Amino acid sequence: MRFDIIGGGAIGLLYGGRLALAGYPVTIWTRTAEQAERLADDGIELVRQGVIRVADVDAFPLQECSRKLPQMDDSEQIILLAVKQTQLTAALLEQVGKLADPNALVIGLQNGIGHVEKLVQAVPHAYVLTGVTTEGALRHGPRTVEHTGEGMIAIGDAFNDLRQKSASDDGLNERMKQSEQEIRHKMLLNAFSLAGITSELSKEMNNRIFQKLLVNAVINPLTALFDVRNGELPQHPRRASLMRALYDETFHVLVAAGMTGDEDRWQQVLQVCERTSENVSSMLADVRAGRQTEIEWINGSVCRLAAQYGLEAPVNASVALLVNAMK
Ligand SMILES: NC(=O)C1=CN([C@@H]2O[C@H](COP(=O)(O)OP(=O)(O)OC[C@H]3O[C@@H](n4cnc5c(N)ncnc54)[C@H](OP(=O)(O)O)[C@@H]3O)[C@@H](O)[C@H]2O)C=CC1
Ligand SMILES: CC(C)(CO)C(=O)C(=O)O
Repeated sequence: MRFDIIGGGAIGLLYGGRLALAGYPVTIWTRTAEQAERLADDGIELVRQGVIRVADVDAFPLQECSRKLPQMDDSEQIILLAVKQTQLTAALLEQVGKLADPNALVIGLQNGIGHVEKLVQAVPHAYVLTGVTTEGALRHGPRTVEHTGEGMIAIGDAFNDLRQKSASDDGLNERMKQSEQEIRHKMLLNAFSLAGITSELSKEMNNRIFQKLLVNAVINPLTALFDVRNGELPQHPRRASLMRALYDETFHVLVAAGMTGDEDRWQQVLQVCERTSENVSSMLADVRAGRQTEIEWINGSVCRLAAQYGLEAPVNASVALLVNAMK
């Protein structure tokens, strides 16, 4: 099993570094040639509670993916797509299509909603899964990533309905035998386990995506607006009230859209703040770096779902306007 990781950002370096330390061949596909050179020369520097480990990886700029395919062998290719929703352009998706071997497993790790449909269209020859990760990661430089919050990854197939509707689907996903898929999934979980990454297979990925969307819809815009780390957000009483208002509205919309489960989701949002207390949320990291945020795919998606189900979402609409106005 070998891993091609697209995007040498916080999540890409975190997973790439941990898998490489476990002995798996890892290639990081970057946006810039400079970062690829740095990673290939010096490896990924993984920081966790002050302990530094260095992982050797291959690295190339993604534009060179058709020229520099890693040597073909018969090991399973796993592609982890670790770029932001904002970076999932037609050009990038075309490169993912070129990089993917027939039958590769391609896993989208994006927060929010929107990447699923694009990936299914872009790599019809591969088998697309979705991953929902609750790890906290912060990139400090071209090769350094800090693991700021222990989490897990749920992996599964969120695309059954889409694949059935997709005219371009050549039937590969349908043809793959159930048992074949199960073996590959188990191998993948085993690789994660050897790398110390907690993972599970889920048969209800749409629900997982909604549950993660709820967490991100509350934490990401408010940490970005108030410029605070995740752990600081609920400590301020008026900001905690705002969290609750955003939570209540989002919860209502997502339940209407099909989110299920009896867990106390408000407590889960608070637990994520606590568990990733030192994390700069990915949206705050974008705002600080002057980059476009994923607000349209997070709170924007909640607004679109609300409209679809005949509901109002004024709090989501307001935070989306405010975060958009920060750039
Ligand atoms: N950070 C976190 O703690 C968490 C993040 N997530 C989600 O994971 C996803 C990734 O987030 P995160 O790692 O934080 O984001 P980052 O911004 O840290 O990383 C994205 C990376 O993608 C690279 N990239 C952009 N365009 C291309 C391209 N055309 N080709 C190759 N690489 C490209 C960027 O390169 P460059 O830097 O050169 O622009 C950057 O290194 C997001 O959807 C996020 O919401 C989920 C859970 C937690
Ligand atoms: C879970 C959380 C909020 C961790 O920071 C995250 O997913 C993000 O930053 O995007």
